Amino acid sequence: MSGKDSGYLDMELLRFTTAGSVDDGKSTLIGRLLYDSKAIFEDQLEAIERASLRTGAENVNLALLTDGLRAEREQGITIDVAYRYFATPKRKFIIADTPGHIQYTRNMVTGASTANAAIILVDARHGVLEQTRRHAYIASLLQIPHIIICVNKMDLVDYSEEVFENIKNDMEDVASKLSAKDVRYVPISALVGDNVVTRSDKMDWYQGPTLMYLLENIHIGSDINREDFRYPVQYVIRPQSKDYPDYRGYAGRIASGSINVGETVKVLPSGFTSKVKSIDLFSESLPMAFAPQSVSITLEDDIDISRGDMLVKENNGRGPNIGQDIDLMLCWFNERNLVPRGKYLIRHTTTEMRCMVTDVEYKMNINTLEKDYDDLKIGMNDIARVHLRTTKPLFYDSYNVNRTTGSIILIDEGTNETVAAGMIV
Ligand SMILES: Nc1nc2c(ncn2[C@@H]2O[C@H](COP(=O)(O)OP(=O)(O)OP(=O)(O)O)[C@@H](O)[C@H]2O)c(=O)[nH]1
Repeated sequence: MSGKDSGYLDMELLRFTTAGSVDDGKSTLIGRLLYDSKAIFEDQLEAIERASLRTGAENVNLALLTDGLRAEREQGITIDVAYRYFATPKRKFIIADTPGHIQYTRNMVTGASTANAAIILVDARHGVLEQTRRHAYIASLLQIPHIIICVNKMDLVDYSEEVFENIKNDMEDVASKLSAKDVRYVPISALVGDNVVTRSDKMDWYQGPTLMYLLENIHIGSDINREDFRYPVQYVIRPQSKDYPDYRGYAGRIASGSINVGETVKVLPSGFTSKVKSIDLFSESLPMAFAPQSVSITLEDDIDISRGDMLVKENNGRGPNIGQDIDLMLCWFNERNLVPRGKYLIRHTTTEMRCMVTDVEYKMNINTLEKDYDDLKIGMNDIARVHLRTTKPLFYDSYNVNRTTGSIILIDEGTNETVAAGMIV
């Protein structure tokens, strides 16, 4: 879209996720961001003000806003991550809002895998908890570029600089052991509104930016790998329709890189090569396409290609790894422990196959952030380095060069539950 009307659509988009323990104030914070940036609708606002008055609250209860929206979405179905959209004149935002109950690892992994920033809330009265460390660790594992530690409920600790500094020191200790690049600290009160959107006049000792200023101004680097073309085939469009008797296309979403008409591609696993005849998007033909577009590609030669195959560029520097033995960091989020040498279903891009967890190398001790080689029992919320063997070759990259082709999930075939997410090392 172009022209004057496209201003909103062209605005930069920041995706962020919020994490914290139960009652750290996530709902209140999101409500405060929406309320103070005037991003909520008038009718919702009046309803909240009325409801808050009824309960005799002094401040508008902003958690009612988020919780209300959450409840709406949760009717009938269990949704773990609710996505919320809002905009300021500077940027558009998508918040992946994940409830802080016990399955927090799973929620955070689901909500955060595409995030540019993670807000981790710490209750000023409680300081850094095991869960805070785990959230920070997961954020760094997922390579979320920016981490913002909000020390919340500063109003309950007399806006004390010392409390804030102590928490900041504890967290800096944690951050130094992680590969987190950009970690910021903001003392806030979500309830009162200090340093969320407007600057607090009760914390003169804090000279840094407000949370909203950070969200509006941090640099959004693209997560998408623009170099290596990876096209996992999702569907084969067969030449059978009356209108397009000759059309044989391969539909899918470009996971990374770009492709031009006329370029030579190689099909994995067969290894056959051909030239791109056309790239189609609905009824339009494109000269080129790039990640994360969903398109349909036709080739000049008739090659046997099926779902789960991958098109890559013939001369594109690094090709994907092809193999059945995979090393990964696994976040486990099921009540039932990982079964050593157990068989699971692995899902990777558009393929699914069986695999066996052949080895657990170590488990992360979240309190010390050290590797534990002795206790290798992997249960709910554990993070471990494991080794898998798949029944067929996988075409993969490491997570740090390609988030899409570098991540997998494991499914328990018996219960059909997603039991873990993994980042390929
Ligand atoms: N005094 C004070 N109370 C706060 C602040 N932020 C949140 N609260 C209160 O803390 C309680 C929990 O806040 P919520 O926003 O519901 O917490 P949450 O993290 O969203 O909880 P879950 O969504 O259930 O995980 C509520 O009673 C809030 O009013 C704050 O900055 N100061």
